Amino acid sequence: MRRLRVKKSRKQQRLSESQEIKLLEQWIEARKPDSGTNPLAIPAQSPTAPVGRTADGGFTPYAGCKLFRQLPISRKTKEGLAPKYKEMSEIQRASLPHSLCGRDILGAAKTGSGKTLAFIIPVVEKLYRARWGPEDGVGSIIISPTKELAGQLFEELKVIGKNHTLSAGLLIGGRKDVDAEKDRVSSLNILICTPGRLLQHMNETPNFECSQLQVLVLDEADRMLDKKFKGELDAIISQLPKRRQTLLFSATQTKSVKDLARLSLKDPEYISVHAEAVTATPERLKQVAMEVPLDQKLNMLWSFIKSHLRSKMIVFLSTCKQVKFVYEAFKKLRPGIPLKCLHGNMKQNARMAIYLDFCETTSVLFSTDVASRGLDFPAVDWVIQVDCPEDVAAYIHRVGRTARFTSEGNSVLFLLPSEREMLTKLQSAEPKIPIQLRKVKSEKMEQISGSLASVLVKYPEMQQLAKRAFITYVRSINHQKDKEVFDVSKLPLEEYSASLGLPMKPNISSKSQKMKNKKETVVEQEHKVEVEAEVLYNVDGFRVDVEDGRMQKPAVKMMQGNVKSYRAEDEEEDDILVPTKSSVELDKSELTILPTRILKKKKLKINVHRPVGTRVKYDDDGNQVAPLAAFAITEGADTMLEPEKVKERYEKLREEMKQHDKEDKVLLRQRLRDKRTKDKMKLKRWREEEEEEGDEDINGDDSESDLGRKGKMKNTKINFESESDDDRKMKKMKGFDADVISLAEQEALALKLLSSMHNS
Ligand SMILES: Nc1ncnc2c1ncn2[C@@H]1O[C@H](COP(=O)(O)OP(=O)(O)OP(=O)(O)O)[C@@H](O)[C@H]1O
Repeated sequence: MRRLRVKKSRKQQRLSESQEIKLLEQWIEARKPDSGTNPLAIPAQSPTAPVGRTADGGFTPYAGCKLFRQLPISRKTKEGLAPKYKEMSEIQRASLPHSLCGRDILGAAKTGSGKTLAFIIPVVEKLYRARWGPEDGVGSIIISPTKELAGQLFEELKVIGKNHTLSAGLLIGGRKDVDAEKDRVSSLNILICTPGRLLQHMNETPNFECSQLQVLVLDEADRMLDKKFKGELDAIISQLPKRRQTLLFSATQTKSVKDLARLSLKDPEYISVHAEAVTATPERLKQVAMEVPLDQKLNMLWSFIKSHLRSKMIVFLSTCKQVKFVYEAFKKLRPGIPLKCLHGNMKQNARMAIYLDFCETTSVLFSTDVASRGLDFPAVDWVIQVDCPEDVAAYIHRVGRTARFTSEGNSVLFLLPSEREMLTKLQSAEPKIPIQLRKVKSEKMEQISGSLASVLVKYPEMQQLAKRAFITYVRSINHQKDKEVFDVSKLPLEEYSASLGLPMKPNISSKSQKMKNKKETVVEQEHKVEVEAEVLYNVDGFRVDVEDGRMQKPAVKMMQGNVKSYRAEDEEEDDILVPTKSSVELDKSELTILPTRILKKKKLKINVHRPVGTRVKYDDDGNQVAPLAAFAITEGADTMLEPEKVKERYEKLREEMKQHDKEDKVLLRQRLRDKRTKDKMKLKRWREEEEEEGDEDINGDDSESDLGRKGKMKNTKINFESESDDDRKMKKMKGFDADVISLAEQEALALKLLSSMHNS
């Protein structure tokens, strides 16, 4: 009886969902705003006005409404929003009416103004209305520039989508469980990811495909579209279907048509809710700039922290090494407030732990720009920019970590006398940035260089850190694009070095020289492998014994030309993975710098007529040839291996393998697509049958179609995958997740257990 009741209620739930979806679709279609209109310009309806279908069979308007509950969104999403969110922010009011009816959006609004919900709601709703399920695969991809931001978006999605039967996954670099991820990634519906990890799955996970993608979101879109991510993003976009909805959001939006063309937007809605605003930064943010000489920066920072011990602060520095040094040095000087640090060179777990910890505690967080965008730390009182941001946009994002949504906040920017031009740029930005120059009260500044010098003497490892901090800072200034603001020649290097507590100024070798040296070493090492490979293995993978020319066991490991290695693009964001040259891809020109000892090893005497396994080779005329003859040259009485030919041969083989690999992938994806389409058709038929039955009583017939059990209706309780969910996943795999097992299944399990107890 109980089982029947459960089945009946499930069936009714499904029916009411289909009715809701039909209603939502009609509502959205009937009252969609005209393209190009601004919903904010439409007078808001009364909060007590009826919502949805009207008495005359029409629908209430949703463009112009102020409350989430007045939108044509599902009951499940409304329930997810309700505890925390009732009234929409401006960007949400302006964009949701357009995005809910499927339009592409290019949205800009100040930092902390609620852009996240403006894209999460349409993503969830679109998939819900399309009845997206495990058999449909990836329906939406949300890309963020940093791991922390991706993690934060994932948490928000969990809140909003908690009642939905969609699955979602967080794919970010630095997590070790990439193989486990590969098994699951294709069945997830919503992916929140950093570009590197997504690309890694696109390239390496055999059954990963996004051909059904419905919505693509780029958070911090201007950042995602800039040069730094260009390679990754273009590679990702090339693997996505063109027919999709694309949502782009940022506080500082790109206006480059070229950038947008890369995304194939279709008549996008340009929504810039604060374009007319007087200021580009939040209204409740108080901003000051101070002229601080380089050698006084740490004194100033220390004094500031000491006089704000009850405030939560984020301190921005320009390099990882600086963050590390200042954090470690200040920790040893004990300012009287907890200190934390965050930068791209930290391990992923540590980064996440710091991020979460800083959300909870009043402390000082020293950070690189890895924390400058999107992160929603609650109640930050001060943002201190010790090093000048690279441009106006970077400034806006950094200060945006405080004064979020309706809260207040303060920011201070330290500028070197040579960086005064940045102040002019900020003050003349459009819309304005209300920043005032304030004089430094030097009499109140505590001098800490002496204390730092003692720290460096006491802890020798600190000396190394200080040196690295010095060098990376000078290099970062040298690398800045805006030469009107940044001028390395104007830096007082002696004084700066002394201010870090260093006994003398470190030597800065030019990075290009250093890179050159490094490259030479790498080339040298890789070439060694390459040469050895040439020496030791023939093209069929048989080892050639150098001494007597005998062939040994197959060995294919050395020449994995098509295996890509990845390296972090820079020290900042190690999500950004770019392929490095494998040993076999090195230019010939690079080899010229190698010592002759190695070059000498390249030509080796061989006996081309020795038997090699059972494989017989023929030339173009059909004559049998000796196995290695194709690669041999004769010099006098000696026959030698021709390295160029060997290389060419491997090149060809590698290309062939790549081609086969490509074809295999296409085939596999096609098979998967066919299977999904078949499953979907079955599911659709089954649903239609069920809907035709309407609300008839279930008169004793408790049989449910196989598909109903196996397919979508198999309790697809929202199933978010994240690191912190490991335990839950384990339980789920073992079949013990109370959330996931239906009542009927629990009953069946209990009966099974009981009967097994009786039998024993
Ligand atoms: N409608 C709303 N009602 C109440 N709080 C909201 C609403 N929308 C967003 N918030 C809150 O405002 C804060 C900032 O939101 P969010 O992180 O989405 O801002 P953002 O515009 O994406 O900022 P950034 O440009 O820095 O990425 C969050 O704490 C969020 O929970």
